[in-house]
Amino acid sequence: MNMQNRIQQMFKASIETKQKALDVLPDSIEQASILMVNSLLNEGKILACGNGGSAGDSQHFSSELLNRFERERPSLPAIALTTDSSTITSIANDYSYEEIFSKQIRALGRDGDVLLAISTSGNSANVIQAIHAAHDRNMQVVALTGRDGGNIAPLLLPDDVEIRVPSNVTARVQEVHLLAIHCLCDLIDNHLFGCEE
Ligand SMILES: O=C(CO)[C@@H](O)[C@H](O)[C@H](O)[C@H](O)COP(=O)(O)O
Ligand SMILES: [Zn+2]
Repeated sequence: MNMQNRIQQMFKASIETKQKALDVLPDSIEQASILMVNSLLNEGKILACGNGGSAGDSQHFSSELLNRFERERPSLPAIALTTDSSTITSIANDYSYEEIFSKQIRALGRDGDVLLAISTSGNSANVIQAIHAAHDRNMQVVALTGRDGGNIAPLLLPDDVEIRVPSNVTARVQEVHLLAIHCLCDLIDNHLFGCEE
């Protein structure tokens, strides 16, 4: 297969995954946005975590809240737990890689905060530990997952929200995660700062 064909195939696969996601995700994205808005209205904040591309997604989300998304508005409180290399390397070195997010959540998480937990497989051990820590802190969880939800899906409580992308391909799942993150930012801004077309 030549390179042009490969590119066309990837675009088509991404479009197909987004089309399938459109059939199944809008309700859970709306629920997740309501949960986040309620937290923000009650002085809560959103902590975000994930590995690799999902670490980037965590930072993408937190920067859109802390700085701006598509309009001028006050900064909103969010922290990506993926950025402090001194904290992350020392936790991984002294304890375990599994605890790099959970230890930060035990320090920073408060009752009423929200954890945005991102894992395409639903199986990353450090994201699973993060969810346990969030529950211990009385935080609600929004989980962005894929495949069959992995080991994360059965961990979630009734008040949590799973946004599970219907694909088994990590890259395709990530592409929809980013779209879901932009939907969440749009819905949060619309709810807090008024409707924009
Ligand atoms: O971006 C990619 C692949 O597209 C990778 O960096 C990927 O995020 C990493 O392999 C992650 O460690 C995968 O973790 P997870 O999504 O299964 O939790
Ligand atoms: Zn990637």
